[in-house]
Amino acid sequence: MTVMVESSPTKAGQAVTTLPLGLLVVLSAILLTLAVAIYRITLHPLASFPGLPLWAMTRLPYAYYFVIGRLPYKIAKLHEEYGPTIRLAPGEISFIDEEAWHDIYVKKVPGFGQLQKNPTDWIPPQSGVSGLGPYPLADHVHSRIRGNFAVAFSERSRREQEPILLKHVSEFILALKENSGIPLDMCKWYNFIWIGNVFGYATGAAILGVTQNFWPLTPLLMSLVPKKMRDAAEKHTRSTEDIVQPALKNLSQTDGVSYQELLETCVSFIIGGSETTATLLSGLTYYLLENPRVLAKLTHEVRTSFSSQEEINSAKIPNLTYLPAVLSEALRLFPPVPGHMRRVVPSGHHVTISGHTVPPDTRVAVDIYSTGHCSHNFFKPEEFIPERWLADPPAEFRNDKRKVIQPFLVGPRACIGKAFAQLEMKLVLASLLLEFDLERVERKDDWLGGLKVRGFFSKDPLMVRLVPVKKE
Ligand code: HEM
Repeated sequence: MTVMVESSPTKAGQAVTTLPLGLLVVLSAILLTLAVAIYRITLHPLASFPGLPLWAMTRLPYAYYFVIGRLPYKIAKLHEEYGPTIRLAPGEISFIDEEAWHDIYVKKVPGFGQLQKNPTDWIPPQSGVSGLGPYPLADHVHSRIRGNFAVAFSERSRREQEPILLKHVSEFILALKENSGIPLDMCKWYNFIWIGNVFGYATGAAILGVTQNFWPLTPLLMSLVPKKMRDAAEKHTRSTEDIVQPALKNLSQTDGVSYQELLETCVSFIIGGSETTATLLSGLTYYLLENPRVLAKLTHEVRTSFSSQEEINSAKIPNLTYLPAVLSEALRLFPPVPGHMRRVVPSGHHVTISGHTVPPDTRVAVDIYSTGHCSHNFFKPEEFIPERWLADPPAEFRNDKRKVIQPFLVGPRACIGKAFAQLEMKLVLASLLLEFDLERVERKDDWLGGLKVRGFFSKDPLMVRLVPVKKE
């Protein structure tokens, strides 16, 4: 609404027409915005950090690139242009060097502790209770929950769980054989492996959890559950070899996890565990098809190391040298979690990150996608060259900063499933190349270049024809 202010006579008797109130408000808002923007690029404590002035003035360009799904690509370009430390928004700094990993995600601030996640970056779970996963948790709550799941991810547990994993890999290969010769969308196929795996676990856990929640009615409720599901839950409680079992034993005990924490963590296992490994395997398949030399070399290593799929297991996989190099190169170029896991510098504290003094309340992160795509860290960064990861890499790659590649994060909040995921991806890849020749089904557009990112890569179909290998 525009309010007209009456004309008022001056001493000289002339009438001065004052501005409509609405216009005054708009003008003041514009002036204030301009003043804030100018402050942010001149006097603001982060003003000396390099970057595009518009990004330092307002978060709008950041939001724009996020909405159109191109944010990681844009941030990588900004790092390439402005260096390993850049200002990404008025109150945010992005890093891509090795030291920053330690300074942000591992080091403790004296008198405060670890840098924390920002609660407003995440929509909390509907239940209001968080488990392991992206949502912020106080250190003591996080370490209690994580402690309950840590046993399930130990080396020993992984060996016990391996038969389950191998069973799912061989079922996956069998299903692919039944569909060989026709174009398959490998992105979808890779998602099936882990989904099948985790749902098996989660069903047992959920049944048991729900009924225990209503103790002393548990026996009655269990009798209402269909026999097939009851047997699954029963088998689940007897087994020691899955990722939920150890936490389930301590359900609702002091220092154990609550039912809701268990469920929320299972959600992270399902989403975090399936989407990530499937994304990596999809990207890797694309890179292999684009680089026939690498595909041929890797296929040769797999087929000279194993003569049947039954031989492929965690004891033999470490004998391969090219396979882990290929996986590392794919994680460098196509990290399944390509964003920046922000932390906040606590109020009243300055911290040193990569030699820079960063003021209180600043958001800081290492940008995972940019670490692998910038020439500050790698020679020929956009090329898929697994040889750079070998124990004795070619001379031109000796200065590559391999330790900046941390797709699973570092520190106490790093991925709990790292070793599990790496084993799973190696088993799948080795089995696939042992059994099939991969043929690209031609596409007109560039699969990789068109992918949008909003948290995860949203993957377009990656059509591949699998030709079974003829065995003598
Ligand atoms: C290539 C595969 C994977 C990648 C790249 C990956 C990456 C990550 C990253 C970057 C984080 C930190 C997220 C944050 O700080 O918000 C994380 C956390 C987590 N990941 Fe993974 N992940 C992978 C596979 C898996 C698998 C297979 C599982 C389950 C079996 C899993 C379970 C989790 C859980 C539960 C957390 C939260 C840990 C905590 O809060 O302490 N991830 N992952």
